[in-house]
Amino acid sequence: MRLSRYYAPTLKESPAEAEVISHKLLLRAGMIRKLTAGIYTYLPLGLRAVNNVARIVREEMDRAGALEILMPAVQPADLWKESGRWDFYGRELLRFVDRHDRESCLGPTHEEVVTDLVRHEIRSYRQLPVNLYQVQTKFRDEIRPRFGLMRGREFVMKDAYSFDKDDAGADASYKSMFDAYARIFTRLGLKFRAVSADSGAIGGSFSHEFMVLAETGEDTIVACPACDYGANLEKAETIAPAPGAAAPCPPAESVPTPGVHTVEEVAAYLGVAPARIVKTLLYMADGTPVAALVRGDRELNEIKLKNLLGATNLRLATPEEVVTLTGAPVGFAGPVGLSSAKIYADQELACGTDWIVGANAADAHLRQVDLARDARVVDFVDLRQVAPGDTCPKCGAALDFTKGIEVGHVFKLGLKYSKALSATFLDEAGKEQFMIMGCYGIGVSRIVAACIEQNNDASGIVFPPPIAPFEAALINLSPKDETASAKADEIYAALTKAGVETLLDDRDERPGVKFKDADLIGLPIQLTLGGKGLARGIVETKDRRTGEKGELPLEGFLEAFMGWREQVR
Ligand SMILES: O=C(C[C@@H]1CCCCN1)Cn1cnc2cc(Cl)c(F)cc2c1=O
Ligand SMILES: [Mg+2]
Repeated sequence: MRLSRYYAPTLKESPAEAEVISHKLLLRAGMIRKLTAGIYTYLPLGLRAVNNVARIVREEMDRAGALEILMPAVQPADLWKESGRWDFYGRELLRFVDRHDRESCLGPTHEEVVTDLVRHEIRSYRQLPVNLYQVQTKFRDEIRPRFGLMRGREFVMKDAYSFDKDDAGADASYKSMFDAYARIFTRLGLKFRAVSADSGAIGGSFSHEFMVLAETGEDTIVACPACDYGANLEKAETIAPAPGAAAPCPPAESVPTPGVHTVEEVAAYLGVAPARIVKTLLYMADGTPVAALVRGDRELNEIKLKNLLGATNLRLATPEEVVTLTGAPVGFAGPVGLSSAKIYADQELACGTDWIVGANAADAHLRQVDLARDARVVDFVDLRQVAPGDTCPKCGAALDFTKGIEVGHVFKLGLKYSKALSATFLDEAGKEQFMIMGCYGIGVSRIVAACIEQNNDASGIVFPPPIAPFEAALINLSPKDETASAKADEIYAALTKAGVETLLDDRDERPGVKFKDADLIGLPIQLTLGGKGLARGIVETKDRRTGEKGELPLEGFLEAFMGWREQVR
């Protein structure tokens, strides 16, 4: 491709709205342009990168035996009403009525559509398992789209759905997809980690997220440096402390804490460590008051509480609700004598006594509290967020915390959609059974952004070769010189013929502009043909990742190049 006839409008500065590096560089390298909030046009360079990702995804999905289909973007509300999700999702689901006043939505995902397809087509166990996938544009009306392709409202997803006749089959499908994802992210040249994840509202029994490791990732993941354990912080489980010898504890007694609310303030006022204080957090779970207790120096993991309660909506109680529930202002809530809410405590509080808790009275706390003795705790369970210093539940090593960008998510869905939509088949005994489903997503467009988050430097993007829009930039420094241009065309033709996708910078621009653009766009290989080099019969080379420079002879160029290229790929 000749840059003089291409469309890659590079920018010197990144627009103010771009906050993360991938958003800045996608705009500056002329790869995307915003149409409206969270919605982008992929320019030629950007689309080539997206298509490179999609090609590798398709190859591995096909290799895993999945079959590619293409489902519609427009979906009838009826299917979402059958699955019960029409009323579950809020304004993130973009709804509209068509000319016949039929309620519809723009597909954010396709569980209903694919299950509807299969329930009409598959009737026998002999037709199972089947795994159908698509690469398609999704729409989710994010309230605050940001970070360019990382969190857009319209994005390209590969979504796959597996249907099995029994649980063993469903587990095999899950593993097949899990392994295919590991191959995909490896082939894409990304540093990634699969972590155990919360399945969220989609339901199902378990799931894993594939995270590209990058400091700007929105997710926090907990990873063990010594074994393969990894979990999204939302899901990471803690280990119950060994039950210490429960020292007998005198009866609880009230202690004045005038106007002292927070854990830090109470700890300082009473001259104790925050870890001696119990935090009592009041929530409304689908309208039912619940009190969650965690040690003062810990954070409650709301996902764990929500999953424990099986709640759909979980929110902190308002200050007014706290006063109603505890009879005290915010900051003095405690479990002793609290009858207006069910009480769950983190397992760390099961052992040990002599805790300090809010007294459910203004300006007072209780000390010498033995929770099992003094409070009606429904259960002591794993409720807290994993914290630095916690050890690996599998091998005991100290856990690392890193940030990740979710680029894939695989779910063992189970029967949720096949039951809701009566997707059944006749088993070997002729008995009607529900198909067991799995669903598997990859953020194809998000991967381009995540790749840039993980591969950039001060000069711009440093593309991993598998995703790079082109493999080589061929820079002709003397486009007005007949000889140089003829030589450049010759090299370009030879590279193209050898299958090396090359972007020839034949623009009538100063060398500095050409080098800056080449570094910004970040193709893995830079080849420069200039006056001096030409005279010496060489082409200058640069490995964009290492910055290492070299020379290749013009005589026998292609052979020399193919040898050198191997070290860059
Ligand atoms: O999409 C999934 C699960 C998997 C992910 C892999 C591919 C198949 N689906 C979860 N999810 C996320 N956001 C959503 C947003 C809206 Cl507005 C919605 F209506 C539904 C969903 C929704 O279901
Ligand atoms: Mg996910």
